[in-house]
Amino acid sequence: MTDERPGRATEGSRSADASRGSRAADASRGSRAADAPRGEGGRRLTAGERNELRRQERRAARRAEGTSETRRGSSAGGRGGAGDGQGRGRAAGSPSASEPGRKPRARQEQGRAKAPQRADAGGAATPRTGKASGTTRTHRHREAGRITQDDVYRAGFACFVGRPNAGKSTLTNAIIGQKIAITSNKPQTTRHVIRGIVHRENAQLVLVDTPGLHRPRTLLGERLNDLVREVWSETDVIGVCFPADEPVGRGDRFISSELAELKATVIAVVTKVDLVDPGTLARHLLAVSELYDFAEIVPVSAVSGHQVQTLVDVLVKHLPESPQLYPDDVLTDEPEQVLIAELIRESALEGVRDELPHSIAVLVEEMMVEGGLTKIYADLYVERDSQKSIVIGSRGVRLKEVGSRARAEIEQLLGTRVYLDLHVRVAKEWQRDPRQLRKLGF
Ligand SMILES: Nc1nc2c(ncn2[C@@H]2O[C@H](COP(=O)(O)OP(=O)(O)OP(=O)(O)O)[C@@H](O)[C@H]2O)c(=O)[nH]1
Repeated sequence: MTDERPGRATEGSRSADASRGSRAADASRGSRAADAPRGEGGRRLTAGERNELRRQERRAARRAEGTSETRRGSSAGGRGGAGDGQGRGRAAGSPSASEPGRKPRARQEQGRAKAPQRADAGGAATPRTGKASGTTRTHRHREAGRITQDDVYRAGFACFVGRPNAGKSTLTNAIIGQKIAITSNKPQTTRHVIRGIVHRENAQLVLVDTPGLHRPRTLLGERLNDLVREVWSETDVIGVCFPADEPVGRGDRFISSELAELKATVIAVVTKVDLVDPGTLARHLLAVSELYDFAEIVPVSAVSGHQVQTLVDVLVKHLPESPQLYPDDVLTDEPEQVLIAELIRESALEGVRDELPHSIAVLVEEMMVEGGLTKIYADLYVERDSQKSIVIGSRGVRLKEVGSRARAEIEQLLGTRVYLDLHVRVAKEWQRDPRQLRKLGF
């Protein structure tokens, strides 16, 4: 199934054997900031003030309950957690992405996700979390390498920050156990804030992958940096990533200097340790420790898996006590169409150089399910005609390769056969044009 028109490559599915990947939750998107409680005069509360508010909420909830244990019981579909009779609906109460009957799917706004709120004061569960607030579970809590008896359930947000190419997205995927963030060896691959959820018996860790902080050259760059700083101010734990195979540099010092104002717990994550020998790693750890008063420093390798679970333990340890934030089966709240557009972009980034990676953007225009086949119509944007020719390649060969690779990944994600129709369009200087940026979801 190919379309020979220039600028268009259609990838018809030939294999129906892709293993069924977990479907992404299709919760409506928006920033957590939008939901955060406000202080006097509508001022957004600092992380410290929010933590204090949460503590007060929890105390109030416990008082309202009388005893924390009275509400413990098995909720429908839960893991023996506290039931509140409100069901364990999807985050933000939106329909499941895997629900049948979502066809045809109109283009979705590729904006930011609304994260679930924590419980309201007084113990009432918000519909978004679907969990009772103030409920406490007794379970074994792994802490600092030892198993302790603990009676708290921890849930909260952690984010990885760091300069471009530090390995943040690869680490996010390794922790979540599924590809939710695309990766490449090109700096500034990540353009969205992507949330992945780790479920543990005693905790729920919402990992937020952010774009790399960099010196902006375009309006897009400025917006991405703003996004990073917004996430920093809203998370409970910040993991600053330092690639072990590169010396600590000006960018790292700059990022570390910005952390002083934040109330979140800040830890250092030394990434890609598989690439260096023990001596280099030791020197690197020392250099990192001199940058900032990090709560902990964790060396990891997302590729070999070295210390990845230890890192999760450390992140969880610093989360606040809180009810569960997302239902058990949700791995990400990224809308399916955004994940698909990202997989296409990742495929298009392969083999391109110089400025071209930055100029590529992808928008899924339409998706429809026909029997066991998902039809996807997507536009791949570049900034100049010359870039269009490069992306399409001689006789459309390159674009077909982009489509084939992306289709295989999308089939993995959706668990259905996929028909992918890719169209290359020119949006002149879109990285500098507010209108085009809005259209492309930034
Ligand atoms: N050997 C090795 N390579 C890694 C590891 N983690 C990431 N990489 C590679 O480093 C490159 C950058 O990784 P990303 O995860 O895309 O980096 P990022 O920090 O998300 O980059 P931006 O999107 O630019 O912010 C990719 O080529 C990865 O394959 C690791 O633990 N070991």
